[in-house]
Amino acid sequence: MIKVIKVKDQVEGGKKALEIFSEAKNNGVRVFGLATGSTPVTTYEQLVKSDLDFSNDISVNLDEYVGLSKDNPQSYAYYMHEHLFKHKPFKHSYLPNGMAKDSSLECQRYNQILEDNHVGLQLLGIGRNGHIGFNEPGTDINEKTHRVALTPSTIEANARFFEDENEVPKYAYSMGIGSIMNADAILLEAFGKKKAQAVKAMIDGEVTPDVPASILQKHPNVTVIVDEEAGGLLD
Ligand SMILES: N[C@@H]1[C@@H](O)[C@H](O)[C@@H](COP(=O)(O)O)O[C@@H]1O
Repeated sequence: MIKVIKVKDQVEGGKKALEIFSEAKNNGVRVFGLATGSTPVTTYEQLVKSDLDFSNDISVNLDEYVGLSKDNPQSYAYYMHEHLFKHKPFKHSYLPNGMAKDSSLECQRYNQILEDNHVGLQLLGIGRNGHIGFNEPGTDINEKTHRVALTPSTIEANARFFEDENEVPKYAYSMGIGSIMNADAILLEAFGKKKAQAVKAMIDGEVTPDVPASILQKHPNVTVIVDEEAGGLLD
């Protein structure tokens, strides 16, 4: 079941998300699945300003670029440190290791982490083509952590964070849709006009691997926060 919360803009969205994080903590959630990109920035701002204490909690991130180390400013590890962890440290924060030598061992390691740390609340953004994490259209819905070849549209969308499109990594490690669906609760945020089609397809479209986020219709506890633009095509 997908519950939709419409907000005015991304700042209001961050405030709503803070309420959901607070409630989860009050309900005993101790493992938080976290996401990167421009979407959750206001959520992390709100978490940082809040009095929530994560120092006894665990975070597990969705994905990381292959080939970027954690001190590369474009890596998701760096992003998480800057936006959240340096202000609000967790007891342990896990991300896939973009520099791992053996990708299948890295996926196994991450799957074990997810087994040992069952995610209570998973935060998600959504790609313009409906991807979640880096699960591009066509991904097997049962997949666990895997190494993904990014689609040209995702590479292009992410190029804005890099000086040159050629520097955008072509591969990433990502929790699979199966791993994401394992979370007890999911909070997906989408802001801006560019997300409107994907949001419509996720909520009102058929459940299909062509729109990976549409599988969330089958999850028992999903909340979607949209601003006026991203929710603009919803009934
Ligand atoms: N792997 C990330 C996703 O986790 C994110 O949801 C998506 C949208 O990014 P943004 O929030 O910047 O629009 O981009 C990337 O592909």
